[in-house]
Amino acid sequence: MAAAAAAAAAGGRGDGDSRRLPPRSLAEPALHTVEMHTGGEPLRVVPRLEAMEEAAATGLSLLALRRHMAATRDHVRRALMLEPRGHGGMYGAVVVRGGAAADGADLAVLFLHGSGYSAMCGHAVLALGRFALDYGLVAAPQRPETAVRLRCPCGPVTAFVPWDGCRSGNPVRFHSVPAFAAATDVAIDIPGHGRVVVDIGYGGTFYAFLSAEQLGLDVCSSKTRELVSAASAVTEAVKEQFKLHHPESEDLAFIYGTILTDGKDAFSEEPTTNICVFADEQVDRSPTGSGVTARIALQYHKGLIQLNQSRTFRSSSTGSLFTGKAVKATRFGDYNAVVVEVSGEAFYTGTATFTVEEEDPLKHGFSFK
Ligand SMILES: O=C(O)[C@H]1NCC[C@@H]1O
Repeated sequence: MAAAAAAAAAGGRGDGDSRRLPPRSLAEPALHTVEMHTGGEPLRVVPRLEAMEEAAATGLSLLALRRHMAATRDHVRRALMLEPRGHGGMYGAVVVRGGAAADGADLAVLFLHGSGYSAMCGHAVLALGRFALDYGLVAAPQRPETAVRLRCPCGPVTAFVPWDGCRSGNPVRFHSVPAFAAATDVAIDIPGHGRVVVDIGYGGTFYAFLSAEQLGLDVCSSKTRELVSAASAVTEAVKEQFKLHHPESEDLAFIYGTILTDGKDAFSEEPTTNICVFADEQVDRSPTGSGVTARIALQYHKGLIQLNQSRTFRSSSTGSLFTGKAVKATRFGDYNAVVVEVSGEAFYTGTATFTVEEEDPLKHGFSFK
C-alpha cells in the first residue's frame, strides 16, 4: 500500500486498482470524508483533520480553534467547499475529538461553508448525530435512542438519535442552545426595495426574518435567483443598520443570513415555507435547523405558540421538512430564551478521498457568481 501511494505520488503507473490514490502532492495529506445530506442540504464530514487535532491538544477552546483554522488551514476549507471538489451550496463539518474544544462532549465540530465558518448549523447537527453513532464516537450507544453531546461554536447541543444496536436511523432531533428574539419589528431601509420590517432571532446564530411579500416576492413561486438577491440585500442592510449583541461572545455577534418566509407565523398544523440565504448568497436546501430554532423563539416571544406545540417548516428549494417546538423556557444573559427541539432526517450518500496536485493552479478551489 505504501509503495502504491509513493508510486501514485510520484506519478507512476499503478496496477489498475481504481481505489488507489492518484498522483498527488505529498505536502498536503489526502482528505477522507463521509458525505451526507439532511433535507437535501449537503454535509461533507471531515472525521479527522490532523492539524486541528494537534491544535486542539494544546488546549484551545473551540472558538479559538475556529480562528486558528481560518488563519492557518483556510485552504482546506476552500478546497473542500468550492469547485471543483465542492459547489456553490456545499457545507462541511470538521470533527474534533477530545481536548478543551470538546469540553466533555462526545465531539466538537467546526462548521464550514463557501465563504467561512459558522457558529451553528442544525442540519449538520442532525447528520453528525448519526455519524457519531455509526463511526464509534459514542462509547456505549443505547437502544432505542442515544443522546449525542456535541460542542458547537455557539455552545453545547444534544442530538437524540435512533439506534437499533447496529446502525443509526431517523428521525434525529436536537436540543438547541438557548434561543431568543433579539429584536422585533425593526424598520430597515433596503436599497432598491424601500423600507421593510424585520424580526431578528438567535438560534445559535442570528438571522433576519421577514415575509417575502414585503419584497414583492413569493417564497413558493418566485425565482430562487430573485429571492437570493433580495435576501442578501436585507442581510447587508441589517449589518449596517442594526447593532447585534450576544450575551457571551463578540465572536458570535454577527448576522449570518436572512430567512424569507410565507408570513405564516400564527400557529397552524400546516407547514410554513421558508428559504434561508446565508453567508455569501448560499441557499440552504433544508428548512435550516438554526433558522427553525430562531423562528420558534420569535414565535414564542410573540405569544404565537406555546411550549411543546410543534410546527412544521418546509424548505422552498427542495420541499424537505423539519419540525420544531420550544421545550423549555430559560434565560440567556438579559434575554428571555427557550430551548428548541428540531427534528429532521439525515442520510449518507457515500465517502470520498480528496487530493491536490502541487502544480494545479486551482488546487484550493474557485467560485464565481
Ligand atoms: O441547518 C442549519 O442550521 C444550517 N444549514 C445551512 C445554514 C445553517 O448553518
